[in-house]
Amino acid sequence: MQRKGAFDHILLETTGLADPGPIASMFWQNEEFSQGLGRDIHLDGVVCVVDAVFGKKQMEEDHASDGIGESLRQIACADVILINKSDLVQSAELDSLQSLVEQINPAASIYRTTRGSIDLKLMMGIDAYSSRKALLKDSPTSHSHSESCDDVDHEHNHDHGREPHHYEVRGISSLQVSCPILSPSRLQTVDEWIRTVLWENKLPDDSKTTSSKIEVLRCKGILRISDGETYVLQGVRSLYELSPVSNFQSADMGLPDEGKLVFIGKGLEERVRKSLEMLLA
Ligand SMILES: Nc1nc2c(ncn2[C@@H]2O[C@H](COP(=O)(O)OP(=O)(O)OP(=O)(O)O)[C@@H](O)[C@H]2O)c(=O)[nH]1
Repeated sequence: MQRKGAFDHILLETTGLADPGPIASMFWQNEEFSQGLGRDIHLDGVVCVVDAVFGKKQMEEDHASDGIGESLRQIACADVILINKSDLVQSAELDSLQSLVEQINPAASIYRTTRGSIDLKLMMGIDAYSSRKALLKDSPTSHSHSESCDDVDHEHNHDHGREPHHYEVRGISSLQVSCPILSPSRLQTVDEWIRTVLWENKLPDDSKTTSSKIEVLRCKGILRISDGETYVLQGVRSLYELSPVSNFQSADMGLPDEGKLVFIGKGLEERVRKSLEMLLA
């Protein structure tokens, strides 16, 4: 890094059993790091390769002591997911695997590949942790299709127009909520809600004895404020950032005018969605 221009990108390949969360948070928002190497490099995104042949079995058999296996953590934390070896399985099987992956992580871009072949611009230089790129897919019911690796440019989403859903796959669920335009003071309340959920693993109004623990692995979101500002939420585990984006033009980026929040993790039950919806109402 001391030699200017020495690297274009740094790609870290973790072991198959790694939980990417702690690694991502170290790169993203760590005080020591940001005063050292972090001045020159930033986290671009987390890519997860799912084996089309064995991926589903791996997810089904993945039992960790705390209930979330590493394969699920990897999918939950990813910004881009490649379903590889797609030449080796029938398309119905691929559809079912992709739908499982989408249920765990509705916010990631999913591509089907053969021998990992993909246009690199779809997985590098994606700036997934920058404020502008907290772009969320339209709905958890969207499907991304790419028939072959050569066809990734033809990826398209079908929004079936359903209301936000709550899914749960082996302890991990995702929660996606639309947000109306918020007043600046409501933004503060939302910030407090997020802080309590991420740092104290509970809802602000939870009583300690009755409620199950909430563990957020990844969160993203866009919030529109009545003074015209747009705020972006980015979070990995207990680290999060809610920051304003300047000159954010939703029309230019093909985004809807309303805001959206996505949380992926454990214990995100119906009561969590209700609590968030009440806060935003
Ligand atoms: N048909 C087909 N074979 C593939 C594809 N990708 C990898 N392979 C082959 O599958 C075999 C195992 O490779 P991988 O599954 O990538 O191995 P791995 O266990 O992930 O390797 P590590 O990175 O060392 O953990 C090798 O012979 C590859 O050439 C693919 O998309 N299609």
